[in-house]
Amino acid sequence: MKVKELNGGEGDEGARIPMIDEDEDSPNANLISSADRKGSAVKITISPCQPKTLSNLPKRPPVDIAFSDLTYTVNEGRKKNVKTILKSVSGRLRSGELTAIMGPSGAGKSTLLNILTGYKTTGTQGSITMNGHERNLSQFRKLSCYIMQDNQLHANLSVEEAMNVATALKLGKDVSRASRQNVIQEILETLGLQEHCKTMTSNLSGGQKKRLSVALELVNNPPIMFFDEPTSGLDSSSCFQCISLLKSLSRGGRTIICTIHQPSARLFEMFDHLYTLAEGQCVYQGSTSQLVPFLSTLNLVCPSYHNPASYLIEVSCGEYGDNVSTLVKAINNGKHDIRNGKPFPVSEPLNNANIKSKDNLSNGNSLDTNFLLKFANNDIAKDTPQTTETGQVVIPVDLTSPEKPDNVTTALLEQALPSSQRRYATSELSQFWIVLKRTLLFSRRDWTLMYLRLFAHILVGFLIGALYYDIGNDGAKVLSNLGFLFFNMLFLMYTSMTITILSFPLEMPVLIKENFNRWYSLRSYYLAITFSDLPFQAIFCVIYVSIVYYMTSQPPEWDRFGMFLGACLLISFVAQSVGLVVGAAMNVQNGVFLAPVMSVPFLLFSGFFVSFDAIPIYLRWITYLSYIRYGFEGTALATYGFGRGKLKCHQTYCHFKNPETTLEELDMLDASFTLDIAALIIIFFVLRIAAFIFLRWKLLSSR
Ligand SMILES: Nc1ncnc2c1ncn2[C@@H]1O[C@H](COP(=O)(O)OP(=O)(O)OP(=O)(O)O)[C@@H](O)[C@H]1O
Repeated sequence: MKVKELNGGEGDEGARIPMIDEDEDSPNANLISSADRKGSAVKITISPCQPKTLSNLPKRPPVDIAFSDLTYTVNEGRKKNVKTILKSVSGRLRSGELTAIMGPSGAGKSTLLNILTGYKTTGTQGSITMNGHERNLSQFRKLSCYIMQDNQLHANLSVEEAMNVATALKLGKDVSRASRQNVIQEILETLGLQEHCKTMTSNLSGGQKKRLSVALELVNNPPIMFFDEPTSGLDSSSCFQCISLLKSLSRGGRTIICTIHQPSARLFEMFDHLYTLAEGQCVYQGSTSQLVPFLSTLNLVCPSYHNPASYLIEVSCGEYGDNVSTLVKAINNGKHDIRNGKPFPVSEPLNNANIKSKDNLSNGNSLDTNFLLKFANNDIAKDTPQTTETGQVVIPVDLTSPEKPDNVTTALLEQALPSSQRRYATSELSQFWIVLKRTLLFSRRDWTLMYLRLFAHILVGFLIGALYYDIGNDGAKVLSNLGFLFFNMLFLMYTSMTITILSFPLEMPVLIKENFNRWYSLRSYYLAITFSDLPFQAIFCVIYVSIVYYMTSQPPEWDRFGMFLGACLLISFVAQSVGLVVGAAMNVQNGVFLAPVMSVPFLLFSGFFVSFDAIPIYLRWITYLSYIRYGFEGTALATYGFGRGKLKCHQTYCHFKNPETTLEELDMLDASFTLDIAALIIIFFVLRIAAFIFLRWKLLSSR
């Protein structure tokens, strides 16, 4: 069996951690073998080969997390009925261990993970500590990362490009370019992605995507890593690889926590620590090997050759009677740890800022101290379930076993953080620049966003040019020409709006993940996407307007062309902003339906169908909001205003031969082109600000 090992990158600790093999299909992937429980001991055999180190990663301290009496409630329905999802659970997650949060569907696994990560903060009561001190959420977020279920990767980037962006954003300018490259090389080699560094992320296999998600977060070496269902959607071999990778990471001193539905027996044995929930309460906390003996003390005998994980889930689901309350009592809702019989410290509520030492914490729910003492003195046989004087069941383990000393202080944590109190590793300007370059790269590679749009503008340009060919200077075809002006508005509005409604919501999951993991601020991201699409939209609009303006024989004067183009450009920018507002506020389905429907009043009140004077007074305010009106008026003024001479007339009588007559008919004699442009610019800024506010709200409400 060929197994690679690498140094965990934890500086002096020098923990050697196994590395997964590069090729998923390789037989070498089976680096860990042999499974059994009870009789034949489970052995994870790792033999060193090709040692590698993650020496270039920033040094981070190990972090233990403890939570106590954690309760999570939500208000449901119109009557705001309070629903309690987590019921005063406690637990402890240690550094250097791979912890699985397991439980039946709906037990509260994701909820617990979301609270531990800091993703959910409202509706939570209880205490969460880091190395024995009250958790400072801001500090915690700098030390942790959350890898969500559906990878959330940008499809249009190669592995190497994605890593470059992650290192640029997460390591910042303090780290030289060469060092950043070393970090990338190291991580890619370590996670077996070096061979695929030029592969687009969309072409990676499920397991490789999962590894890339880990690689991206590993660049700043967070000591705490949370994974939501890391094995979902993977085949058994990839599941194994994925859990092996997590185990490797934990062996480097990191605290690795993941939720998992129902692992196979082989996967189950790889976890160091199991935390099981049922009905929002803790039914087991301890090592995987002690689960079966623990259950047997409660007369829950796991049949031979039955997967203990499945058995525990079955018990939790009530398949063997109502045992949940018995289990919750035995484990004291997570206050007891089957591994060492140690009681958990009781901490102050979350909002209590007092920092206190673990040593001072009370043991209100402690296990019998005599029992622990006896056990420590080897008076009790190891691995034999015992009942304490207080009636609690404990399966003792060797307290003298090499367990990480609990001596890590917050001073160490502070040392590990960047000296400044900045939220992000890079300045907002750098974030803006990096995200802008990345977005421009996506746009260049996105067929729909780029080539289809370009093709549509050219095709429709020629079609309209052919349909309204040479009518611009014909006094007999002024009404058709006005139809052409209105159609321009319609076309530019829909093309810019729909593409944003369709593409922007797809970005949301990646934005949520990257923003939560402190890659960049929402402001930098928003500015970058605002600036990235404007040039493309402008180019498409210029191409379209040039074609139709020339083919339809509008006035051949540069200043009129400039005014016409200016109004068209602003219409497409405003419509794009409408798309952004809709995309930020709602999902694709609702947006695709609502945005065109909401545009109908603006089209009706544009001045093309009904002149201003004919609109009932109580409805006139809508015309002031109609950006189409300003665009239409702007192009009409550019075409017929500013003292344009009489048009050609090939018929006996042309009513609209004099352009002033046209403007009079449209109620535009007193209209001002400057005001139209100013109104469009104001609407543009208002919509952009509204889109930002919606986006912010969406990010917060998604938690
Ligand atoms: N915002 C909410 N409003 C109402 N109920 C909620 C809310 N969030 C979660 N719940 C409920 O809380 C319970 C736990 O949900 P959670 O997603 O944590 O379960 P889970 O153990 O992760 O389940 P699964 O394994 O199926 O994903 C479920 O019954 C769910 O319906």
